[in-house]
Amino acid sequence: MASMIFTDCSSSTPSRLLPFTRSPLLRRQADVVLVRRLLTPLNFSCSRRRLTLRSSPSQSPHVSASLATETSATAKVIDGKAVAKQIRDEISAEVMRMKDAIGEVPGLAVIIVGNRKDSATYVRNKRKACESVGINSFEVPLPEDSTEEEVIKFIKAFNDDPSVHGILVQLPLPNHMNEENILNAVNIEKDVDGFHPLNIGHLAMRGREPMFVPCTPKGCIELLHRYGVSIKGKRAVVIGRSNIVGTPASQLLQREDATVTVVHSRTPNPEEITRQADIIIAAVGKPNMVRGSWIKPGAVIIDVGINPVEDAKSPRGYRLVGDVCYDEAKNVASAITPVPGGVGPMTIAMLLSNTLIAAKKVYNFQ
Ligand SMILES: Nc1nc2c(c(=O)[nH]1)N[C@@H](CN(C=O)c1ccc(C(=O)N[C@@H](CCC(=O)O)C(=O)O)cc1)CN2
Repeated sequence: MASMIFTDCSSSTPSRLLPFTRSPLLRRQADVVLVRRLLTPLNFSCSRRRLTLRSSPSQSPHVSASLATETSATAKVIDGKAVAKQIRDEISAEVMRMKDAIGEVPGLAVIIVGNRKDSATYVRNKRKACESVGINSFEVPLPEDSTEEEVIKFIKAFNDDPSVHGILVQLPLPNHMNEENILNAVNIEKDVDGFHPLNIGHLAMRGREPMFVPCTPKGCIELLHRYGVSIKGKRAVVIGRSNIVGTPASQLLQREDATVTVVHSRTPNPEEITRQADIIIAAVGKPNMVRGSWIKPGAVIIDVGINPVEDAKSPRGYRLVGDVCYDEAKNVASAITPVPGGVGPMTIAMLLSNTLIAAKKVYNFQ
């Protein structure tokens, strides 16, 4: 993939967007998280033109600590890393309860094809996350030149394996493979990524419930819930219409009774539309695309973009930036997810959540 030049919003210095981006993801239950909420919701109130978040007295120590540093001029940081940790703790307790009660634990199978460094990191992190909560994990690394049939053969074996409750194929797949054929092969009851067309179709329909919802959009909604952001009746703008983030995120927001507009590459005046939003979910894969001037004062921003850009000062030679220009947005929004440490960690937490849900269904374990 060729590198692209873009302008860094904070410095107007030209920077280089590195090839390993998460944008492939961006071209992709109501069962929202599993267990009880540990973070006490925050209260919303309007002061002047600014929508602010207030803590309630019984908040967890973590949230209280972050609120203590909040000033009226700077947006509250929606700490996805901390929330993901809390969710892992909740899942861990549930897995232990399940093991004690019925002697079974959930199992997750991950198939990865090829040698992409970013995919290998995500799969490693998924394995570690499973280990940390007591979920069994199975991994099949396949060479880049594997055939579609070989991948499907492993999927079918996992479909038939009762110790595997969730199956996922790490995306993106090599270009020679037909993603649709592969995702269709996953048994919908084990489709913990929520990418099977039946799950996607049910999500899109009123009165139907998907068995699983894709992890990243589910994580976005979970962050809004855990930070007490009310969605009902709010204007939401989703920037990006990928199958795996933008489209399901817009459907989840609609299911929560938001009035949703999807902004995409052919939308005229995206700034003007975005400026009307109380809630913005940016999932476009373009570093710093959403500027401060696009944001209504007090809006809540969920930034899904994870874009590596060259940075000679960083030990890795690059740093990650979101789709939203954080330095500008934090002065306008009431709350915002950082990159890294915002939506990213929630993706894996929601995968664990979906895997637990899958196993509970199999064993009829409440
Ligand atoms: N089958 C799937 N493939 C892909 C998915 C997916 O949900 N299912 N999503 C992405 C990759 N992804 C999980 O697979 C993922 C991406 C990013 C993160 C994350 O925690 N990011 C960190 C930063 C990490 C870093 O420093 O490099 C953050 O944002 O804080 C987790 C999972 C594409 N493929």
